[in-house]
Amino acid sequence: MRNPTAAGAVSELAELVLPWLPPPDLAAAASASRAMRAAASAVTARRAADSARGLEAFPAPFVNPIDSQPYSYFIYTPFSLIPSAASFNAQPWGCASSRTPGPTWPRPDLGLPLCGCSCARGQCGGAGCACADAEAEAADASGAGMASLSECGDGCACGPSCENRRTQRGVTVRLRVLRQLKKGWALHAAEVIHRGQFVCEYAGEFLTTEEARRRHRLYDELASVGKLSPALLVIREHLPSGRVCMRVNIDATKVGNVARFINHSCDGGNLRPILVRSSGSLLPRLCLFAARDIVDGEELAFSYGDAKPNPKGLPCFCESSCCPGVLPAEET
Ligand SMILES: C[S@@+](CC[C@H](N)C(=O)[O-])C[C@H]1O[C@@H](n2cnc3c(N)ncnc32)[C@H](O)[C@@H]1O
Repeated sequence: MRNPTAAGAVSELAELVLPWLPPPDLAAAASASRAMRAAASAVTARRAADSARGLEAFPAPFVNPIDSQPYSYFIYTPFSLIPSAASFNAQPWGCASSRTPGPTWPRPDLGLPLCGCSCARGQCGGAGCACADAEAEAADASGAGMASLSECGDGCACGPSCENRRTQRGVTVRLRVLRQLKKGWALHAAEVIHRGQFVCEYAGEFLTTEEARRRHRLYDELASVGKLSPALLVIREHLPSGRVCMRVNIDATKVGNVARFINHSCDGGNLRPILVRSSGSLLPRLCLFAARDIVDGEELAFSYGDAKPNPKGLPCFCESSCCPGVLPAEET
């Protein structure tokens, strides 16, 4: 007869350990015993039920009508961060408790002296608010480069409920991650999203250009043999003269949020990328807004950038009429 105490100890241990394991190690643990197999499949089911692992307002489940891969493994961060903490290498995912502990690393304010607004309650973002940025709108209207927006931030007297922090509350629309035959995983709306609505930040690791180039070379090699779907974006801010004044590299390949599942579309897709600066933070965040009304079930997409299509690059399956057939690729 089985010892109920020993069985209880195994399942307690499994609950503590298995959520920390990446898929190959989870599969290896599952082969140890029947109890471990049951515990591992429960972890797998919970992972598939929420790519955002309880860190956003709604679960964003994986749905795979194509093959047997239940989910895509990565470390979740609701906001972009600087890769300095060793804790990046692991995060529990699929625990029986409803919420995975959130990231403990700080926002990337780089220790700058904090500056921001001191508006009366409810006045932020309007005329007179130090965080409102008329020039950003002008740059957008002139069509020179990517649009930008200013928000209140850590340097402001207002609190987190301030109206001028619409991109700082995480993902508040319902989404799902659907497996496709040609593009791999893809992010889809799971409700109607209205034009202008904030959808999500493209969260990941902020990289130096040197590190981004190093990873690009590595990722290109792995992607060319189908071993990786890299999610490293390079964003260039331009002066009105057209010259680049700032380059931001965000890598969501290993550490990211639901935006890492958004595929590229050569016609710009249905999302509009906007660089958002918050008072007190040095680095802008890349935020995605609905470029038009989006219907429930529609795939979300945006253009990965104006990098020239590389004839030796990966094939593009966006199916837009202007698609040259290859994905834009960075020159490393
Ligand atoms: C940000 S990830 C998007 C999610 C990705 N499909 C996945 O399965 O994880 C970017 C990668 O997705 C693939 N991808 C994105 N847009 C694509 C497109 N239009 N056609 C083909 N592959 C695409 C490429 O492998 C690209 O490096």
